[in-house]
Amino acid sequence: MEGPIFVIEASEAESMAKQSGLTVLQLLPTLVKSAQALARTPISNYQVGAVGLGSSGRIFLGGNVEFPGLPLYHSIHAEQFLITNLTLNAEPSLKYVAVSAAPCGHCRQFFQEIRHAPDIHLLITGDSNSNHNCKDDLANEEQFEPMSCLLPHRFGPDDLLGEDVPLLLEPHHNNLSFLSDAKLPNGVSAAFEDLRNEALEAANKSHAPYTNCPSGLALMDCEGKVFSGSYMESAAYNPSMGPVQAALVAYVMGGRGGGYDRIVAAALVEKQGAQARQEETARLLLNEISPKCEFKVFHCVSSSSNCN
Ligand SMILES: O=c1ccn([C@H]2C[C@H](O)[C@@H](CO)O2)c(=O)[nH]1
Ligand SMILES: [Zn+2]
Repeated sequence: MEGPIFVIEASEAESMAKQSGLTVLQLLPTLVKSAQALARTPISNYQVGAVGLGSSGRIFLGGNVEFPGLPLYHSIHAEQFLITNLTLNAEPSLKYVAVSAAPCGHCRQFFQEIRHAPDIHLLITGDSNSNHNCKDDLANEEQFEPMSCLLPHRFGPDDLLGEDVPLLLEPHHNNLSFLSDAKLPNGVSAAFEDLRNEALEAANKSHAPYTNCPSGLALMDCEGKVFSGSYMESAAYNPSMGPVQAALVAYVMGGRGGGYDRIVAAALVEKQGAQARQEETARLLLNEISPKCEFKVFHCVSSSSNCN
């Protein structure tokens, strides 16, 4: 198999477990080191790995990603990487997580965007960045702690939204489109046609129930390969995940370890005059990690109403 692995199909997970005489649940902590190896941590050199089991039986991996030269809030935590991986692969729900270090407050909060988050069970395997990794015994179900213990008295979607609003991982479409006669502005290369359509698709999957300002971003590498990601909001606002970060997760997963300077073009789609705008922060991040990347913003409208 080529390159690092970010998703393990259900049948593959079953056979991996069987081969090692484990249950699929017991397999999760054994994959944490592989997840840590996916991390890109030029600032801290501290690798966090998160491994999740979805209701489909698939296993997903994620690692933390840091961007030198930028404010730290641009960083992607391993748990957020994992959740983005779930969304990119249309996984309907998350059941169990094994993670190398205790999830920080932001990550515990970000998990709350998933329905029934208090029932997600977590196992903290211990930090193999340091040399005293002592939890080598097999994990059993009772060693996984429910999120309700890790984050009691939660603040979450229930505090702000009605029960019928789709949450993260739940399928929905934001009904965004370009104005029907919107042509690419003069001087914008045809490659952007594709890219902005991909970004629109990502914006339509974006989880932005708190501001109603969804957005999506598509990146293209020097081989013409496209990677897109959707903005994901948190009820507590600050733990939200930007569309560039989400697209970079897709890039890290599909780009076979390539550097960000291979990213040559990026398109952001968001509503004009949106209350929560991504344009400037996206430009800042892209400009730092890939200064030659051509970045364009395209505005969309919500087709379910007459105004933006
Ligand atoms: O919950 C956490 C806490 C920290 N980190 C990462 C962020 C940063 O890259 C490094 C040091 O904080 O660890 C995570 O991935 N998850
Ligand atoms: Zn965190």
